[in-house]
Amino acid sequence: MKPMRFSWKNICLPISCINNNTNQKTTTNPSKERLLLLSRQNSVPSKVYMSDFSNSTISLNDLSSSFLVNIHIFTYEELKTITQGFSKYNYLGEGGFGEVYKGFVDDSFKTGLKAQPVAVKALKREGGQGHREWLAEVIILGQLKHPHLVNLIGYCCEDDHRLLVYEYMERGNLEEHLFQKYGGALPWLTRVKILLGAAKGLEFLHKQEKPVIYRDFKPSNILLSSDFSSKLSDFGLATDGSEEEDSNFTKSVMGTEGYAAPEYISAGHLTTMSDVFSFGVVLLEMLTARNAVEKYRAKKGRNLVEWGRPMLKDPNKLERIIDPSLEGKYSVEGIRKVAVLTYQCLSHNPKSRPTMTTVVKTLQPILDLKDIQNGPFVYIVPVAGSIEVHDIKCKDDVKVVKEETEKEAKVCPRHQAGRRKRRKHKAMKSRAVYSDTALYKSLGSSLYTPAN
Ligand SMILES: Nc1ncnc2c1ncn2[C@@H]1O[C@H](COP(=O)(O)OP(=O)(O)OP(=O)(O)O)[C@@H](O)[C@H]1O
Repeated sequence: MKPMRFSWKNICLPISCINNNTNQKTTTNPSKERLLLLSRQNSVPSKVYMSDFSNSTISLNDLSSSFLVNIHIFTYEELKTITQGFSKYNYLGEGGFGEVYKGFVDDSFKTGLKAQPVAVKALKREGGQGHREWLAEVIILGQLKHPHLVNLIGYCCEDDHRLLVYEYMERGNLEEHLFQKYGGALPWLTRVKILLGAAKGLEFLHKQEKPVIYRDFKPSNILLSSDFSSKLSDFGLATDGSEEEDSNFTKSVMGTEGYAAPEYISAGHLTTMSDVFSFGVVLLEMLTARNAVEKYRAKKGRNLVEWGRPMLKDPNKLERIIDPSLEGKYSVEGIRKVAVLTYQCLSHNPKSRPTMTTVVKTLQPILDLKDIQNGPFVYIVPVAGSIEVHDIKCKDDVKVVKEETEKEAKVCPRHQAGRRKRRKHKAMKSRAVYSDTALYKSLGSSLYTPAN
């Protein structure tokens, strides 16, 4: 079934059309009435769900933002100033949503906004599905605050402009560190720390009164701070499930090839367990440093889950698939525990998968396992314009990475030149989002062999 397309205008009126005169609008559906009611209750922030906005002509601007927590509204001109006119020197990269630029705000910029670097994401002008993604980010990240979700600082909704302003994450995303190996291989404990943080973020989403399904869990959506703390970003496809009832929209299958759960691909069955499956895929990527889908490989090894899952059960085979760039510097017990967990997350049967709470409880103690081979190894810390080589003891790699990070931050807080170079190849990349169920169905039959 074709996904329903929204145009920007029928879901969010331009500011000039709104003028806060909500009384003049006629209400035709319960969601709209609920929104209008909320808009009149200025004082107490209320919870708002994605379904409140479906098929509604109500705009975010009607709501006087009372349900949003510490969210600043920016004008397009302000964002232009912050990013130095969306200068190419501030360009961080591009995803399916649009381009992302670094910017700076100082403390005189807006009342209540502290001086800080920010990341500004600008929605591509084509509209349609893009506006729904923008709205999902504002509604979800504007209400849910957690140490492992990227902080949404504000947004801009002016004429045709749709932008989002986030806290700036110094180390970019996990994909760059895991696959491009910029700065050397990520140490084992750093990988566990990153995935544990991301697991906590998902657990928090799943534990909401109406569980939020993230739907697009993958390394490029896990952002990293200077000390390798991880935060989930990119909530454009997230849903609280409440849209199911009123449109074809959620019946279309969306996500990224290689990460979506088999039952979602084949039957559109979307639950929190779909996120657990995607988490399993990323665990497998972390163990092997191989991409979920490697198109250049022979058909047999192309899909990581199909290739790697059977090996997770056998300790001898497991050893063969571990990322060689770890050079054996990991806890054998830790690897085995992660392998068992990964196997369970990738179960074909959603009911056999662990909850994210169990995942968190399993990963947490792995950080304390001390059976890591000692001895110095080379970790290359990226510094703008040059490469520095440091000897690090593997045992305490998380701590050491943090110390190195602090040192490094004094030299160059952002390695901006390096990041820009690194991201150039992504400039034209578009998000591998599939709204075409048929495509996923055909992939689905060949990608997954039924197992328990
Ligand atoms: N808050 C942020 N701080 C620093 N860099 C960021 C931030 N948000 C995004 N980026 C960077 O901007 C680039 C584009 O990110 P974006 O999230 O739009 O797409 P993506 O996740 O790479 O791709 P996709 O759209 O397929 O998920 C990435 O390199 C990402 O690391």
